[in-house]
Amino acid sequence: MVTTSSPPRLAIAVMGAGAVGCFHGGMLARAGHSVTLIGRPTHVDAIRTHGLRMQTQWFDEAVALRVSTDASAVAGADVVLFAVKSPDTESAGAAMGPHLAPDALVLCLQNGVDNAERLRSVLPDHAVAAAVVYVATEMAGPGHLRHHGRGELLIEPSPHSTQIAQALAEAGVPTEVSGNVRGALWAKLILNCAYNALSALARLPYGELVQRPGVVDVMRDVVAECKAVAQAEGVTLPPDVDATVRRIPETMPTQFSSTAQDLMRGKPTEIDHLNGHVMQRGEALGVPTPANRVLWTMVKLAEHAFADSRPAEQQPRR
Ligand SMILES: NC(=O)C1=CN([C@@H]2O[C@H](COP(=O)(O)OP(=O)(O)OC[C@H]3O[C@@H](n4cnc5c(N)ncnc54)[C@H](OP(=O)(O)O)[C@@H]3O)[C@@H](O)[C@H]2O)C=CC1
Ligand SMILES: CC(C)(CO)C(=O)C(=O)O
Repeated sequence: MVTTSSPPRLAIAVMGAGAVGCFHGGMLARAGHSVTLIGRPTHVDAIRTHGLRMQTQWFDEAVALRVSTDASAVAGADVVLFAVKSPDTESAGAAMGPHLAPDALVLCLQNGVDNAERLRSVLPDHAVAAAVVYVATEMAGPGHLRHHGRGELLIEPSPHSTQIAQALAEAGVPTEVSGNVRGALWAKLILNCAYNALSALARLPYGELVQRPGVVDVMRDVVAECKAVAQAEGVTLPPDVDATVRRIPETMPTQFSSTAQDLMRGKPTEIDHLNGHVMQRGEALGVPTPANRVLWTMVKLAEHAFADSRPAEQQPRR
């Protein structure tokens, strides 16, 4: 069944029709907003023909929305949900820049702590707000979104943040505007630094990973380094970071990290923006980060090993 939308209220474009962009864009489309997904031809063709299949924890239906493979489709949007992987931030931002309405808000739905800043450097005349994304989603196939849980957002204040937060909340995505998105992004980064590389290198889900000898000790060292760098950066971390890190294997025992998923698909990972970012900021601030450095190096080696074992035409960008 293809769901028909009620009259549009906000014009939304989604730059990066992948797991996160399709989830949040799809939820807004179901609520009657005018949503255009911008993505790769495989997803765009499937969604144009069958609608976006949203297989969520709450419903399974096909949602009708506009699609394009061209960044110029951001034209006329009140809000752009920016949901490409971290290595694509500058290129995707630069591609849509000339077409953005002057007062459009670009909301960065990405992991890592510096995407909004890097996006601002290519969109100096536009409002860009960072968001912390708490969701577990994947693209199960062309135009097919599978949602494993959650979906809430924490977004930075901006002239349009309250309006988009209200629209998202009404669409079923609990959203708060927060004065400490930076601290929350760092808390998520610490989680990613502790789990992503180890899950990827061991090819293990979190429940099994933490049972293996030495893993919890390495995670403790990684987290301590990240906290020291955050402190030297002047970041106010939420008080419950250690408890949040400890809870992951209980709440997501069967989950493989996104870094593991990228490696298994032969795609470049976001590791430069996770352990790599902590390592770089540590160097700049005089904080040693040996455990993060080892994990970053191992994942970079694994990226190359995967790429080198594939035929030239299938090799990922790096
Ligand atoms: N998935 C999840 O559950 C969560 C993800 N996140 C974060 O959200 C961000 C997005 O992740 P996710 O949705 O999983 O990633 P995906 O890879 O599923 O989605 C990004 C999509 O954007 C496409 N894309 C990249 N550049 C362009 C472009 N210029 N024009 C059109 N399409 C483009 C990519 O294509 P291609 O692959 O061909 O480059 C890909 O299909 C990341 O920072 C991630 O860490 C945060 C919380 C949870
Ligand atoms: C929270 C976590 C670690 C869940 O898998 C994640 O964000 C990721 O895999 O990138």
